[in-house]
Amino acid sequence: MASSTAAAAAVTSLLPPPVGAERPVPQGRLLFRASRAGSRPLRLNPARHHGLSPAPRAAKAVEAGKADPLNVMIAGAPASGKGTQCELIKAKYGLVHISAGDLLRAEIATGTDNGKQAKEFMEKGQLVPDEIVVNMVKGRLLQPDAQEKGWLLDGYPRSYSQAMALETLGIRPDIFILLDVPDELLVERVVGRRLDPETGKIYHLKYSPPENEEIASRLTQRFDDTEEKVKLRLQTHYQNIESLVSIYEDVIVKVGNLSPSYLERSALLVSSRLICYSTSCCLYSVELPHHRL
Ligand SMILES: Nc1ncnc2c1ncn2[C@@H]1O[C@H](COP(=O)(O)OP(=O)(O)O)[C@@H](O)[C@H]1O
Repeated sequence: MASSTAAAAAVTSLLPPPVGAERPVPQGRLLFRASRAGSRPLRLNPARHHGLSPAPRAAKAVEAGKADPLNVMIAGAPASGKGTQCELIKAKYGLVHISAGDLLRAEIATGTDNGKQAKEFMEKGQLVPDEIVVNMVKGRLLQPDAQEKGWLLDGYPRSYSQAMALETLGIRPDIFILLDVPDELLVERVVGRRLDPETGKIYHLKYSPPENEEIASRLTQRFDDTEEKVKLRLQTHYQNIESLVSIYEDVIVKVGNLSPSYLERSALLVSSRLICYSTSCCLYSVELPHHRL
């Protein structure tokens, strides 16, 4: 991407006007309707969000000139595209990517007591208890690299109590991105998802198949990526997400219906704005703090 302005111009010229959001203005400058004081909290109702989703409400502009590094939280159901979004956001902003699921899988891989306990819950599609997760994530967030560069927290918090554990330390995101994808797409994505353990690249047997037989033969599947388990994980997700939405109402941006074809170019971060795409070609942009630009 030659420059962020050029990227924005290219992007806006490719897409139809966003539905439910203000039209882009020339030179890639995009406007986003910020939340109003007293507006109702965003309610997540998966049944109503097929295709066109309403413009996200919150996405408060954070005051310019703030000295602290950028802090972003990203949430969404299994296979909603968090990993892909994280790669793009991380690459642009140099944030430290902290994935609660990856931290847990690392504990499992090294065979710690925490890992052994965590696996029992993960196999059932349930949340791992706070005693294990909260300190693990807090500890990682407070490490110098995350404090200096800013962090991108993926898959945490997933419950009211986990969010409050950070609130009590004064740890808040500048933006809380919530990806919202219909369940039937999620199940298909999870069941076909494969990992190349050598490169870390994620494939999908149908949407993003491996390039050759050699790669295909070494692909692995996550132990919890079965249809039965993903349904349980989805239930857990919906049970918990509402409470998070209310806590982060002032900084939340909801992105609907990301499809595989859009994932490659989603979450372009242009100028002072974070831009996400949905299958309906809606384009949402959120004003970011200026300090990390
Ligand atoms: N913040 C968290 N609190 C409790 N359990 C978690 C948390 N994050 C991840 N887990 C556990 O790890 C599993 C895998 O999480 P993750 O890798 O983020 O994948 P997904 O978002 O696809 O479920 C979850 O199903 C859950 O059991």
